[in-house]
Order: sequence, then C-alpha cells, then structure tokens
Amino acid sequence: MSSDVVNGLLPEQKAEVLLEALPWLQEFAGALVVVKYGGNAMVDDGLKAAFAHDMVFLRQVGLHPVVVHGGGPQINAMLERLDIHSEFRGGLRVTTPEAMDVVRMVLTGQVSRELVGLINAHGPRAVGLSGEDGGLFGAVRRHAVVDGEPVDVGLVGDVVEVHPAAVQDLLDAGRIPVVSTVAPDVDDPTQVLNVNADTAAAALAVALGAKKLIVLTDVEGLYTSWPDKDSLVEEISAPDLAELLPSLTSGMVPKMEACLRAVQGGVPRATVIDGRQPHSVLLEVFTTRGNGTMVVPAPAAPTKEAHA
Ligand SMILES: Nc1ncnc2c1ncn2[C@@H]1O[C@H](COP(=O)(O)OP(=O)(O)O)[C@@H](O)[C@H]1O
Ligand SMILES: CC(=O)N[C@@H](CCC(=O)OP(=O)(O)O)C(=O)O
Repeated sequence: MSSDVVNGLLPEQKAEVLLEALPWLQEFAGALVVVKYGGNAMVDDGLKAAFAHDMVFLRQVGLHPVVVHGGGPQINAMLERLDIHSEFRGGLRVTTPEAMDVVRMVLTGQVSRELVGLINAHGPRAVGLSGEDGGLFGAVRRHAVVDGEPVDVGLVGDVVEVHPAAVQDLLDAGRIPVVSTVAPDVDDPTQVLNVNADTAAAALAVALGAKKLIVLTDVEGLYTSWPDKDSLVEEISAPDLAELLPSLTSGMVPKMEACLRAVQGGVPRATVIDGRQPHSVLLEVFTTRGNGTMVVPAPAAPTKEAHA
C-alpha cells in the first residue's frame, strides 16, 4: 500500500470527507439536538464507546447534544436475574410496583452511569439526571389501547409536563445532559412512573425547541410493511405517518408516535437511525446522504419533473 494511503483513504479523499461535513457544520452550528439512545443499540462495548465519542464530537464542534437513554434489554436482564416476570403490550412494559423499582434502579443506577462514564472518558462534560431531578418531567398514568381494547399497563406514564430548566442550566454550562426516563406522577408525586424513552425524548425535544430528534435503534429505519426489507422508508411526512401508525406493531409504535409528536410539536426533523452502525449519529448529522427514516412536517414539494 502506498505510504500516502491512511486508513484506506488517499489524502484528497480524506479532505473530501471533511469538506462534505462543512455545510452541515454550518447548518447545525449552535443547534440543540436530542439524541435518544435505545437499549437495543447498546449491545456491545465498541458501539457504546463510539456513541459516546459522537456526543463529544457534536459538542466540540458547537452543537448542544442532549442524550435521552433507554435500557429495555438491560431492565429485562435484571428482572430475569431477580426472577420477576414482565411482559410488553403495544410496545410498553406492563410495570408492576416491583418491576418499577428495577426499572428505576437499572436506568438511573446502571445505564446512565455507564453512558456518563463513557462520555467523560473524553473530558468532564456529561451529567446524568432523571425525570425526577429538578422537576424535569411530570407524567400521568397511561391508558394504553392494544388492538382496539384498553389494556392496563400498570405504572407506565405519559409525560404531560416538562420543566427543562435543569437541562438548560447544564447546556448553558457547556455540559452534555444524559437523561433517564422515570418521572413522578403529577397526581401523586411520591409515585414514580416508567416512561418509554422514545416518548420522553420527544417531549423533551419539543420543550427545548430542538432542531432535530435522532432516535437510535437496532433496525435500519421504519419499514411500512415490516418485515418486508423492500419497504424501508427514507422520508415520511407527519400526515402520512399519522395514517400509517395504527398498522405498526411492537417497539415501532412508541418510536414512531414519538417522532410524530416531536414534529407536530415544532421539531423540524425526527430521524430513526440504525444504532448498530458505529458512529451512526455523526453520519446522520454531517453527511449529505444521512441514513435511516426521516419524519418531516409536510410532504416534499413536487419536483419540476413531477409536473411535467
Ligand atoms: N415497521 C417496523 N419497522 C422497523 N422495525 C420494526 C417494525 N415493526 C416492528 N419492528 C421492530 O421494532 C424493533 C425496534 O423497537 P425496540 O426493540 O423497542 O427498539 P429500542 O430498544 O431501540 O427502543 C426493531 O428491532 C424491529 O424488530
Ligand atoms: C414503559 C416502557 O416500556 N418503558 C421502558 C423504558 C426503557 C426504554 O424505553 O428502553 P428502550 O428505549 O431500550 O426500549 C421499559 O421499561 O423497557
């Protein structure tokens, strides 16, 4: 191999890669971006370290990332170890008081700690907080409907209040907030509720006036007819997504509901990307092609060709 080739790229190719990022660095300078990191995309140490690196990169080049993390598989593992039964209905964990203790412990005491540690390996930027801290979230008990039937999902909450001052203070101090999604019940603040992390990320993105919501998961994006691999969607408008939602199943329901809520709440773009790809956030923000499925407020304007 020629000595000019570094990591498989010639110097001019490396320069091209850097230059491709320029318009996106300009577009996103100073922008607040909420990044939801799903538990299914946290499967290996290399991926987690790459994610942490991406958050530090975003901050360093002038964006303001806010991480909202999940931890479904990590909660499952702990429930199993403790021999506590748990099941999902309509993409939500049916949460008993016993399971709630475990959800809170795993999200705030395990997953958050690990992400904060990985980000802070690059410098003391990350601070973890939960929906209970500084009155960040208030939630009400969720009335879930599955296949048209009401379902009791127990101590599951839907965020109805966001007081983002604690997050904003951290951002103003140049920090990277890492948010765990348990929230006090507004009707009984001593009771905490289990909030799906996609739902919480969307509520926070709206309250903070984020420029983008990025949701990392373990699939390439949204498939209109899952699992038909030809039905992957690159871009979908909010009205089209609202129409598609009732046909979606499992984890995609809260995820796409969250993207829809974010865009309807004024976030210009919400993107679901494949977190199994290392550095998927950098590729999403700083390359022209991006990846995954992007939810936008309105259908793209017809091109000239379409009129012809
Ligand atoms: N229409 C769909 N498009 C894409 N994935 C789907 C769809 N329907 C169901 N899924 C499933 O949803 C999963 C993602 O949801 P979930 O497991 O809750 O992820 P996360 O932990 O990232 O929140 C995918 O791995 C896939 O198996
Ligand atoms: C109500 C509900 O389902 N809460 C989720 C919270 C964690 C989460 O959302 O994690 P992921 O993003 O990894 O799916 C749960 O208990 O698993």
